[in-house]
Amino acid sequence: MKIGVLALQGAVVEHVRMLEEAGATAVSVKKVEELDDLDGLVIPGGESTTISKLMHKYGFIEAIREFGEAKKPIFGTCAGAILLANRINGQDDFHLGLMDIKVERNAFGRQKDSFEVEMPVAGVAADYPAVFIRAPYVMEVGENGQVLAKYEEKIVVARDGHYLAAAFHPELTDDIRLHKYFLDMVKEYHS
Ligand SMILES: NC(=O)CC[C@H](N)C(=O)O
Repeated sequence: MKIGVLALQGAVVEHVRMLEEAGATAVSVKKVEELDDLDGLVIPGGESTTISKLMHKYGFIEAIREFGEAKKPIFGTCAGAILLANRINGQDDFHLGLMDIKVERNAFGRQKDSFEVEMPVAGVAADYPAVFIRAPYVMEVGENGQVLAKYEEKIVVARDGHYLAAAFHPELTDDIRLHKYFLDMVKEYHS
């Protein structure tokens, strides 16, 4: 199982380390050609507008759309979830538009810009430590969407077939259970 972590900006090495701990071969991806032999992709947190600009500049928008349309699993965390979404509240456009979710950016208020909380994530853990940093949330999932976790009534982990989105930063803890869940998704779609 070979998983790439999009390495244009954000918490890349942490994802690589956790994917390896969870049992995969993980590489950072800086060029579109590097997507070719991957079974799955992680799009990390950072600043979605910055990552999007770099994705356009280096040809990743088209390349990742093809990757997703070939049913290869993609896991977007924080800004990565915004990049995957096909609807962004208050905006007419989207970035990749692959995952059927509507997201709102910077959704947890100023005083709560960053915080950590333990929460149940369905199919993953009863006590997952979630680190939120200027996090978005998922306002709606599409008809095939699954809600895996909510915090304060807001959806913070969602799945849509082979796409997984988390509003928080699973790479900033030592808990590899969400990365393991993603690897199971990759196995499921691997043929
Ligand atoms: N930690 C993050 O990835 C923050 C996301 C950022 N606020 C955005 O809108 O892109």
